[in-house]
Amino acid sequence: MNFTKMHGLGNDFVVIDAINQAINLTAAQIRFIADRHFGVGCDQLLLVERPVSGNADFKYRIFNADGGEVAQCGNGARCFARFVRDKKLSDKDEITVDTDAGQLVLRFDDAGLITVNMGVPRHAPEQIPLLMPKEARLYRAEIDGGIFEFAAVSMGNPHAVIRVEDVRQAPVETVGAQLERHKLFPQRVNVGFMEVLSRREIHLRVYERGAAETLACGSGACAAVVAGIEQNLLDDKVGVNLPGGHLMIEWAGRGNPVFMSGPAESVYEGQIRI
Ligand SMILES: N[C@@H](CCC[C@H](N)C(=O)O)C(=O)O
Repeated sequence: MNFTKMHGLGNDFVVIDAINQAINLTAAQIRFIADRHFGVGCDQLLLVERPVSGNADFKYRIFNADGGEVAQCGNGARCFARFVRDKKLSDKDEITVDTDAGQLVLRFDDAGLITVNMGVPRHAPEQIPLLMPKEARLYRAEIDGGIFEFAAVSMGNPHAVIRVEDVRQAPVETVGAQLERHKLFPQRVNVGFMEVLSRREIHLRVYERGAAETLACGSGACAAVVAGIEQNLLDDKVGVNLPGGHLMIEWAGRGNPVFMSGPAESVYEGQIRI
């Protein structure tokens, strides 16, 4: 099987052309490919397929390192766009792609960055899904005897966002791992730890569902900015500093889509027997 190793701000991917290759991977094979010691190593595996709807150019599917299929991946969307351009599967500047979270539109800009329309965020608990009786700006969960306040938003995938004073000291591996599997989240959750620097800039670390802490999470950056705007902490255009680099996120408020801009890099081409 031919693949391309890619990353968006260090959130790394094995990207596979499933149009020109017959691909039918089991969850165990995906875990093997994603394994950093016995396989290639990646946070997510991306499959590029033919579109399912008439107005789309492609479909792309996302699998976490634990083998589970999920609906949304912001950094993966930008890498998908770079992949179809580099592989000459498309020469369009604007690409429409079917995903399990709906259609995304991706645009290349003159500086080589890619902007993704990430869709309209959803806040209702049943849309996240979050087992709470009604929507609130902040919810509370008990973890290890402590109470943690978090915002919850769906970007097509579930996110909890916890505000912290200093992101370097945030309990990402402990609280992140426990909130990911907390009973409040029946489909588990991605957990962001956000330090607000100003109304236009945040630091963010994300413990990802199915992949643990990553160097960047695009949908997590969108969710954090949405949560910060909802709490009137942030303006509508925010720079997000992640361990692996920088994203720009824009959101004009409820009912509007979120726009994410950032880079996407190819690292190498490979072949693996599975
Ligand atoms: N790294 C991604 C998100 C990948 C999926 C996520 N772990 C989930 O389970 O929903 C991003 O850049 O958005």
